[in-house]
Amino acid sequence: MRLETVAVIGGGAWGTALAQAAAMAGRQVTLVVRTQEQAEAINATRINAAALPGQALLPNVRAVPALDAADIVILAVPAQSTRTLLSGLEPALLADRPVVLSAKGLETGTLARQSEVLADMAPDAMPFVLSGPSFAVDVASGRPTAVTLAGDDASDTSDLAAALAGPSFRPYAADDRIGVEIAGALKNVYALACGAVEGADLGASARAALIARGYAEMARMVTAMGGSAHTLTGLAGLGDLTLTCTSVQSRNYQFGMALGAGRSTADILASGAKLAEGVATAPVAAALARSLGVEAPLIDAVDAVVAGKANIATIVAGLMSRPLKREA
Ligand SMILES: NC(=O)C1=CN([C@@H]2O[C@H](COP(=O)(O)OP(=O)(O)OC[C@H]3O[C@@H](n4cnc5c(N)ncnc54)[C@H](O)[C@@H]3O)[C@@H](O)[C@H]2O)C=CC1
Ligand SMILES: O=C(CO)COP(=O)(O)O
Repeated sequence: MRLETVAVIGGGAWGTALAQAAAMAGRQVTLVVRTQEQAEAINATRINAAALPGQALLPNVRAVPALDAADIVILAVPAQSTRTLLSGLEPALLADRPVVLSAKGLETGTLARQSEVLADMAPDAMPFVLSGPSFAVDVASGRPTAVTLAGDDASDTSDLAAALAGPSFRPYAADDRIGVEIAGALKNVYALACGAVEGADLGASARAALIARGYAEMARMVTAMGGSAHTLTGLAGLGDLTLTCTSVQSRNYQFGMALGAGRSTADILASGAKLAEGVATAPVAAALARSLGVEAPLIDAVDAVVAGKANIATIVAGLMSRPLKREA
């Protein structure tokens, strides 16, 4: 497998950071943005000002307005945009090469994981999933970061991890795509909840309880979907849950803080909130849990708050009065 050139599609914070990481790894990188003007501005200034202001891009990153042939394709658009994006791409540019899915979310309507969307739209692509505790600004600026890279073939996954690894970016190869994708999607839902705990001033003890019970719920979901609960001990599970559920830097956490302070989803969105994938994923995860027969009171709680069907006080009272049970 040739792994020299990389195309990253999506000129937002994460696409720009992954382009920079691949460049640090020594690859020749194209960053596929939406317009010629955007590409020219990035190439002229060496900065993607709209996405990661202040971060100079390495010389081996070149912005382009359309996908051209590359050995590795990385998708870095929001989860709800992946299908539309794929529908506009030439199938030959995705066939028989690694396509790395980096969005963290479940698709509205279909309940699909990102690699299921890819299988629908580009069945000849080789799917890989990249997830883990990694803020774009940290990755782009060369702060130490470790992530999980899951793929179906152990040798191909190790080769791809090696091609993307740099001095400050360390992908660990794994084989449980389902576990990694569900972990990445659900941690955003729990981050909304943890942010709400902070916004409603419920205390650090409540937040820690939520993280632990969220982890247990996530394990039930992953197992029911056919993934391995063991995956959750790793970077994509515990790692990202810890990061996103405890950091005000997280956009999902910030959105949750606003919900906890009593604002409505519509109001937060109307005030120009940054992308918070958990908002779209919460109802999908709730529907998925119902369809699998998995008990998921925390996902249901977030879904209800995001939809404006319950306020935080009612939700907390409901969760605290559930029948007592054994922890395991
Ligand atoms: N920002 C971060 O620190 C991290 C983000 N992620 C994930 O990466 C995904 C993207 O997030 P960000 O880049 O941060 O969001 P963002 O809001 O900064 O950027 C999204 C980009 O996608 C582009 N886009 C949307 N639909 C498109 C389409 N159909 N065709 C082409 N471009 C399209 C937008 O123009 C925008 O440039 C999300 O799923 C997020 O959870 C994962 C790890 C870290
Ligand atoms: O996924 C992320 C870090 O691993 C980014 O989290 P937010 O999307 O909540 O900012």
